[in-house]
Amino acid sequence: MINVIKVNKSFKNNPVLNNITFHVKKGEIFSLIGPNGAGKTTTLRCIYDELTPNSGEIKIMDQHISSKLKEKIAVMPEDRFTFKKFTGTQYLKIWKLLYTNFDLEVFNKFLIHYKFNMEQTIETYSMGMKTLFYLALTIASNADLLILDEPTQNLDPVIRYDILNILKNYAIEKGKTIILSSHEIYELEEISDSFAIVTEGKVLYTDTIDNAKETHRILNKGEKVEGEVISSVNEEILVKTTENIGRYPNFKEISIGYLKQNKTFTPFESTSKKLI
Ligand SMILES: Nc1ncnc2c1ncn2[C@@H]1O[C@H](COP(=O)(O)OP(=O)(O)OP(=O)(O)O)[C@@H](O)[C@H]1O
Repeated sequence: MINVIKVNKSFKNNPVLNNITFHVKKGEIFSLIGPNGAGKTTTLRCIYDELTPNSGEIKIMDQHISSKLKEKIAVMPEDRFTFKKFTGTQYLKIWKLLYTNFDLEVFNKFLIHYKFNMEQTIETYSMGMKTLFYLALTIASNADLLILDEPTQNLDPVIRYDILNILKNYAIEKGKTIILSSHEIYELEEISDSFAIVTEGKVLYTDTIDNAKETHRILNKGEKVEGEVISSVNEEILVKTTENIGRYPNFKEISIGYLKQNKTFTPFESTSKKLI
């Protein structure tokens, strides 16, 4: 569904994406995970053609992006709404025009359940309501591909749980594809099929969640290691191996293991290096 191949992107002379490569299959939920400033939003913006990569190739449904293709893609950008003075009703009107298969019945269910005030301007919605309203539009769009930048940001835990289930059903029942970025590694295991861990503009590791769990083990410090050591967190070591050692990790342990890679932030330790 999406092929991102060796994509590079710089802002002025500052390289932000460095040979980003991953593949998203049709009907799966694919998560981009990574620390602040890793390049997740920039990657998504390149995919939905808001930014042009300096080099590399992006294909969606085996095609380069075009106006025709964009009708099959619904995007929830990081900064949510462009026209802040528009009301909910005005946004709905635009989305119905943009997406010929817009499902008004689905949108109305969101409207009733979350009690959006459709006459209020978007800028006056609470942070969580903005995210929810945007999600209602994207899910009702019936688009073949949803691109969602931090879709659960600012949502309370109960609504977050509902939304994750709705997204899961959107992919499973309708056979649609979702790519999202998130910091919520605790909940990603529930809904994602595949993932890419991005740090400093590079893909550290991409895989299906099932295969990642199958090919890693957690060992206690001192145990004999057979395989590639990814990192050690507290008293445990994450190892890439299929040997019958240690125990299987959960997805949270894998992603934290890759993200930490022995880098710990210790602001109160004295250092001889003076930066400013
Ligand atoms: N328009 C721009 N001009 C200059 N630098 C930019 C621009 N957009 C993004 N960057 C830089 O690119 C890097 C990656 O930013 P990006 O928003 O993609 O990260 P992210 O992984 O989505 O982070 P977060 O999780 O904090 O949202 C950051 O260093 C950011 O400052």
